[in-house]
Order: sequence, then structure tokens, then C-alpha cells
Amino acid sequence: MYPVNEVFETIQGEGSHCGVPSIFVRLQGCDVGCPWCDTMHTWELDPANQVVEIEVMQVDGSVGRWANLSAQNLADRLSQGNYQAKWVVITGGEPCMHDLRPLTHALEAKGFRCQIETSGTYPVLVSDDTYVTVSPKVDMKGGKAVLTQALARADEIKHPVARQAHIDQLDQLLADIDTSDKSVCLQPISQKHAATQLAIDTCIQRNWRLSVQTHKYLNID
Ligand SMILES: C[S@@+](CC[C@H](N)C(=O)[O-])C[C@H]1O[C@@H](n2cnc3c(N)ncnc32)[C@H](O)[C@@H]1O
Ligand SMILES: Nc1nc2[nH]cc(C(=O)O)c2c(=O)[nH]1
Ligand code: SF4
Ligand SMILES: [Mg+2]
Repeated sequence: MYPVNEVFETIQGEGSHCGVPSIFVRLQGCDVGCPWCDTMHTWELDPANQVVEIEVMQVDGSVGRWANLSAQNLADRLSQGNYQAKWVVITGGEPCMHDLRPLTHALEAKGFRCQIETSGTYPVLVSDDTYVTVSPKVDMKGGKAVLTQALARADEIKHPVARQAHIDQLDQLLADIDTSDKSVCLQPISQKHAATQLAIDTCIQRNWRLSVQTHKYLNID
């Protein structure tokens, strides 16, 4: 069973698939604790906030509610629901706290393609066809071995940056891996001007991609 916080259809606002209509499945629960996290309401899996399935379908918002859904139930609901998108983004919270193989396989059996957004602090367990975005959380829970495995599986490395130290951390991480088949993006933290300028300048210097959180500029979910 997966603790689902919300399901909603919108435009992927970040990374290399920015602009792609997508169904977002946000799982409840994360113990990583990034101080600037924009989804802090997903951290706690509080039994008092458990609701029935229908209350997390086709909704969005910053509430820590969640409902337990099986892989098959979610895949059925997404294929029977009134969605146009064929791209499903599984995020959180930290989705890799769960084995995502049953969910990604069930969604693929219904004709969806999957993307996950993960911090690299838990092993990445997904179908072979899943597009994996790792937004590395350095020196956070999980440790180096897990992060190395996640980065090796990543199709995209989307690093959150506010200061030069974050770029230096990314350089250290990339020193150990082959990035020739990966997209490397910098994502400014919280639309701060200095962070955005640093990301722009560094992306131009290094030939990396800029990932601004376009949904926040557009005021969409
Ligand atoms: C909310 S996280 C959920 C998935 C997973 N826990 C992770 O960290 O990748 C989704 C994405 O939002 C990014 N993010 C979270 N808060 C942010 C902020 N204030 N500014 C920019 N990006 C942020 C994360 O780095 C990650 O790429
Ligand atoms: N539009 C939109 N794009 C996103 N890309 C990653 C998101 C996330 O919260 O993981 C996100 C999100 O919350 N909304
Ligand atoms: S790992 Fe992701 S969800 Fe968890 S605190 Fe960090 S940004 Fe937020
Ligand atoms: Mg978000």
C-alpha cells in the first residue's frame, strides 16, 4: 500500500520534462528534513490524518492528509479517471521510502510512462522504463552508498542551489560518476534572486540546464 497525499493533473514545472502535461502522485512521508523544503506538510505520516481514498483523488493543496492505495487501485483510478496526460510523476514526500516497482509496473500496464522525483536518500526501486530524477540531498540521511546508487540510476540530476557551496557539493558528487547519458540541472531554491543568478551563471559556464520551478511563476499546482 502507498500513502497518497494528493493526485492532480498539471504541467510538469521542473527539469528536462518541464512543460509536459502530467498526473502527479504525491506520497506522504519524508524523514530527510531539508530546511527549505516546499512540501513540509508531507513529512509526517500521522495516523490522525488518514482519510478515505476519494479525498486524495483530483485534489491538491498543502494539507498533510493521506490515504492508503494499492498499486492496482491507483493504476485503475488513473486510467479510469478523466485525465489526458500519459506521463505520471511520482513525488512526495520521499517516494523511495517505498518499493515503487509494483506501482510503476501497474501504471505502465495501463499505458502510462512514469517519472519519479527523489532525494537519493533511499534505494531507487522502480521499473526499468521509469525516468528517474535525483535531486541529491548531500550529507543528509541515507549515506553515500545509497546516493551513489541513486545517481548511477538517475536520468536527470536536478540539484537545488542557493550558494556556491551547493555547486561545490555537486562537483564532488559528479567527480565519481559518468554523466554522459544524464541531464544535469541546477534548480534555484525558493525563487531567490541571488540563487537564480548563481544558477544561470553556472549553467552557462558548465553547459548545464537551468530548472526554475515554472509552476510557481505561473501560479499553478
Ligand atoms: C518536494 S521534493 C519531493 C521529492 C523528493 N523528496 C526530493 O527531494 O527530490 C520535489 C523537488 O522539489 C525540490 N524542492 C523542494 N523545495 C524546494 C525549494 N524551496 N526550492 C526549489 N526546489 C525545491 C526538491 O529538491 C525536489 O527536486
Ligand atoms: N507543476 C509542478 N511541477 C513539479 N515538478 C516537481 C514537483 C514536485 O513537487 O515534486 C512539482 C509540483 O509540485 N508541481
Ligand atoms: S527530501 Fe524532498 S520532500 Fe524531503 S524534505 Fe527534502 S525536499 Fe522535502
Ligand atoms: Mg513541488
